[in-house]
Amino acid sequence: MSSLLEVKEITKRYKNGRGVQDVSFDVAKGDIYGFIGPNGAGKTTLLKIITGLIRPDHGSIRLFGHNITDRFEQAMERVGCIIETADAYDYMSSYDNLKLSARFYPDLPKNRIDQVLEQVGLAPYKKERVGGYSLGMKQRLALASALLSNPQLVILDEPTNGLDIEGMVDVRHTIQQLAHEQGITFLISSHMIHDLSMIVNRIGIMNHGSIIRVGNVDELLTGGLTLEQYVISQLQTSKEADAYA
Ligand SMILES: Nc1ncnc2c1ncn2[C@@H]1O[C@H](COP(=O)(O)OP(=O)(O)OP(=O)(O)O)[C@@H](O)[C@H]1O
Repeated sequence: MSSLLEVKEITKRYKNGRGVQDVSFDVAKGDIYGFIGPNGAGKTTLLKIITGLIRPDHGSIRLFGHNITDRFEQAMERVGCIIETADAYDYMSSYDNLKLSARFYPDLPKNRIDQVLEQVGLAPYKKERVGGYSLGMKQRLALASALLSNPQLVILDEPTNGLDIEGMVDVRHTIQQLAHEQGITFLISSHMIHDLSMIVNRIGIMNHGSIIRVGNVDELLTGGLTLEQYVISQLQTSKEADAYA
């Protein structure tokens, strides 16, 4: 399987000494890759580096074979992401919110907004004001915005954070459908292991700025462990489980 994303030896140290150290992993076409770790492990920092929002001190990122340092536009061409995006405008409909986002992509086909609304299950509500949406629906609207440019890889930072159970199921279901029916590859960060464990096929576990384990879920889970039990055992083994929330 070919890698859509290659993260190689990434290090970024903030002035306060925190950050990420020597992180390497890759995401293959067709993966729903779970990037798991407690609060403060370095997940957001790494996703920002992958999408060019922060420059690393060391290491390289390749997306679709293009190094983001010297071929940023080509590298990001087929990537959609939700990382600390601004909220949608509550007083507007989801359709009109997406029309605003679509201004960044002048070549989109006319029916693209309707297509993405259909893909995330918001088509029946497209004329309703976003202010009346549940948090899960708002998250699916953010996902619709990330899908506008027809990406092959979608990167999501904590997509179910703050959602109630119904909202989580909703977002999870949408991600699974997009992966299986549209062939979209996902890289999803979360500290909610149980939630992620339902959908991922590969994981990278981060703690205190470092990757402590990567692999296929099927191969990692031996001896009847659930993914949640496995991750917790790995965090304990790395003797840094204290910070886990
Ligand atoms: N701009 C910054 N300046 C200094 N330190 C930072 C900055 N951003 C993050 N950090 C620190 O770097 C470490 C990694 O943070 P990061 O936000 O990447 O973790 P995370 O795994 O995404 O956690 P969370 O789930 O809480 O968002 C933390 O110790 C955090 O306090």
